[in-house]
Amino acid sequence: MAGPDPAVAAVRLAVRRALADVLDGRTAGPVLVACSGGADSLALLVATVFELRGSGVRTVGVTVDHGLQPGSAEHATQVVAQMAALGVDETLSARVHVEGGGQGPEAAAREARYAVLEEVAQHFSASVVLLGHTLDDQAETVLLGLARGSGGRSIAGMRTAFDVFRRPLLEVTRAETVAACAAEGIQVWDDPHNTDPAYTRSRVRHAVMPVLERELGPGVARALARTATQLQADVAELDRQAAAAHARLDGADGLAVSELEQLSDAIRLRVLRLAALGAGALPADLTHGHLRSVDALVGDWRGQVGVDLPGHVRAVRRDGRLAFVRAPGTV
Ligand SMILES: Nc1ncnc2c1ncn2[C@@H]1O[C@H](COP(=O)(O)OP(=O)(O)OP(=O)(O)O)[C@@H](O)[C@H]1O
Repeated sequence: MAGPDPAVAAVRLAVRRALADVLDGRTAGPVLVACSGGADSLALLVATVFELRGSGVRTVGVTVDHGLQPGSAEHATQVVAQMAALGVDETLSARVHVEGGGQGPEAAAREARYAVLEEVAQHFSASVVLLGHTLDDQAETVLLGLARGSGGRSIAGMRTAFDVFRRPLLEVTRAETVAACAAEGIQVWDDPHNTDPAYTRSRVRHAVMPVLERELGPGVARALARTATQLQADVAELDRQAAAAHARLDGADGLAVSELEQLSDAIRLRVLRLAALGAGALPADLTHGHLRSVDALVGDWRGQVGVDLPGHVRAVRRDGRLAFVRAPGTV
């Protein structure tokens, strides 16, 4: 008897690896699959149902309705019906209210989505929430990070696992998820955002990556994703060292400049970032440039009073210490 289609087999293997602890009975609680109705998350869902069959672990399919487009509620209803037809034990549609705030609608929708997925995970006492990001999503993330001039954390791309979330398909291509769905006769939804040139990610996907693949060879996406994997271990280690240094140096009246001077550049800049965030600086707006200016208070101090940071935080040097305080006039 012929085995499963190669794409189906690739997706199942990735899911099996990601759920090794669940399949071994080392974690309790159902597995949640976040499903948008696109090929990536449907391939993920159907492979999860397959792998957990007979294990006694329940699967819950969750779709999030961001309420941003007309017809989004009908779409969510269709995804729920499709998830049920594909054999998940329980389905749920979670409607979120997306507030614009200072960020764009994409970022606001993402924030609302992750928050509601966490709530749903708690409600079901789920052991994990699976997300369907693919190798191509990872490659695009690395490229976008490079193009922004970001640091290691950004170029290290998306993590395989964080908090309750896991991304089993980071080594599976988008084409494989599409092929897996086709092989299983699953109808997929094409998110119109994904082809809308108004979005940078869409332009990277449809205009930039094809040129790179043509001019540099067909392995570019895989190579970019590999860059992320390699950097992730390095970034995690630097972050670990910086957290330890920050915990050691952080005193009631700030950080001692003499001790900061002993740290390597890589660790010191991370410690400064942690201290700034601890005082309320906004992570999304805190740039490398800000940190360099704060660092000048340590290594290139010419009596400058302080450095203002996004989030109404000010870094100030006084009496041989660097303190992060609320900027005057803010509460
Ligand atoms: N509306 C949704 N409902 C449930 N899950 C979703 C929804 N949208 C996205 N997801 C989950 O996120 C994964 C990635 O989707 P997509 O690439 O469209 O999101 P993104 O906005 O680019 O990613 P992210 O914002 O998470 O970095 C999907 O495979 C799915 O698991």
